[in-house]
Amino acid sequence: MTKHTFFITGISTDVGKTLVSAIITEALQADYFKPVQAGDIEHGDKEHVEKLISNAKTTIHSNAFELQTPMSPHAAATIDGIALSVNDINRPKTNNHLVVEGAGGLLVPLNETETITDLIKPTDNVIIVSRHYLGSINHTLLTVEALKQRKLTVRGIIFSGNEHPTTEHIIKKMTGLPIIGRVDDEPYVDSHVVLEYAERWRKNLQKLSS
Ligand SMILES: Nc1ncnc2c1ncn2[C@@H]1O[C@H](COP(=O)(O)OP(=O)(O)OP(=O)(O)O)[C@@H](O)[C@H]1O
Ligand SMILES: C[C@H](N)[C@H](N)CCCCCC(=O)O
Ligand SMILES: [Mg+2]
Repeated sequence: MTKHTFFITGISTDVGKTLVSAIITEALQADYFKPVQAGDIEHGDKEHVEKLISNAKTTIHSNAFELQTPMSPHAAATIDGIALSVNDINRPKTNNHLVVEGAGGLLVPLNETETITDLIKPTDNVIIVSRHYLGSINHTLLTVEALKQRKLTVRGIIFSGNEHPTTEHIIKKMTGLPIIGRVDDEPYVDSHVVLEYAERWRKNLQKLSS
C-alpha cells in the first residue's frame, strides 16, 4: 500500500512544479507519477525528474495519458482523438511514498466537465508551488481557496524564485499555511542542485509523512 501521497499543484503552468516534484521525490526517495503529459512526450516531466534524482529507491511510473500537443489537456486530447477521463487514470501501485504532479494549475480542464482538481484524492497531501511574479499573490490565494472549498488537505506552500519578502509574508499571513521551502532562481539545475534542496527540505517533509 502507498505510504503517503503528495499531490504537487501550482498556481499556473511553468511555475516549477517539476523541479519541486524532483526535489520532494529525492528528499523522500519517493516514487513519481505524472498522470497527464501534454506535449514533449519524449522529453516530458517524468524524463526530467528521472534525470534530476540520484537515489536508487525511486520508481518513475508511466504516464496514464500522453498527448502530442503542449496545450490544455482537454484540447490536446481532442486533437489526438482521445477520450481523457479521470475514471481512466489509476494511481500506480507501490509500497513507497508517491509524488503526483498535476498539469498546469488546479482548474485546468481534462475534458468538458473534469479538471485537475478531480485527480486529487481526499487522502492526498497537497503542496502548492507559488512562483514569484506580479500577480502571483492573487493566483496563490485563489488556489488555496479552491482547495479549501473542496475540503482537500493542503499541507504547505513552496515558493519558486528569489526571495520576495512582502509577497511571502502576505501569503503566509493570509493563508496560515506552512512554508515548506523556496527554490531560488538557479542559473542551472542538475541532480546536485536537486540533492542540495532535498537535504535542506527533508526534515520539513518528513514531518508531513510521519
Ligand atoms: N527555481 C528555478 N530556477 C531555475 N529554473 C527554473 C526554476 N523553476 C523552474 N525553472 C525552469 O522553468 C521551466 C518551467 O518549470 P517547470 O517545468 O518545473 O514547470 P511546471 O510547473 O512543472 O509546468 P507544467 O505545468 O508544464 O508541468 C523549466 O525550464 C524549469 O527548468
Ligand atoms: C502544456 C503545459 N506544459 C501544461 N502541461 C498544460 C498547461 C495548461 C494550461 C491551460 C490554462 O490554464 O490555460
Ligand atoms: Mg511540470
